[in-house]
Amino acid sequence: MIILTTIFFGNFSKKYATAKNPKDDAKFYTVTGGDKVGLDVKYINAFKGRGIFTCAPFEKGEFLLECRGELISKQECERRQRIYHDCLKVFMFEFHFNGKLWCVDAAKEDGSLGRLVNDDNLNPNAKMKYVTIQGKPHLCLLAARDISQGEEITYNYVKEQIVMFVPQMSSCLQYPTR
Ligand SMILES: C[S@@+](CC[C@H](N)C(=O)[O-])C[C@H]1O[C@@H](n2cnc3c(N)ncnc32)[C@H](O)[C@@H]1O
Repeated sequence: MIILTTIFFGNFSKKYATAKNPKDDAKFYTVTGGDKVGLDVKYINAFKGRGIFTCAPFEKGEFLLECRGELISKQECERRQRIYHDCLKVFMFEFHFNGKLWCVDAAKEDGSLGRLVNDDNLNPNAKMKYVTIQGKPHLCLLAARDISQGEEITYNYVKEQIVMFVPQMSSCLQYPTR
């Protein structure tokens, strides 16, 4: 089993690790569950909390990140929203896909970067694409333009129709983690 897994991911990594094709990159990072080299988390301030910054340039159209978490139904999302602390609800990404409301619950601090990307409604440099892998939607961020080293990655939460509870981050400085 271990050998089979190594062979599968070994070949998969070789095939996709250097791919710039966004669909291939999205497949690679959603299946393997990692984040791209060239992106890092930084604390910004008490108002915005943390954000994701580039430490390498990215080209327009390139796959950047997956907003990764547990894909749950509308009903399960509503149930969790009744029991979660407000500061965990900011990591519940509700979206429409194939005529249904879904939710990616990214409340768990799993070290992934996509859950920490902030909103910019004026000049975002990333856009959301739903990528279907094995029949399930994944929330992937692509570069909306060329992005320089040191820029914060942002997307427009409203335009991308991601519904999210938004408290002031300053009230979440000591927030509980799942
Ligand atoms: C998915 S989280 C993003 C990561 C968050 N900054 C953190 O440190 O955990 C979404 C929350 O971040 C904050 N946020 C995102 N974009 C913001 C912005 N442009 N200005 C202020 N706060 C923002 C809001 O509190 C929002 O509910």
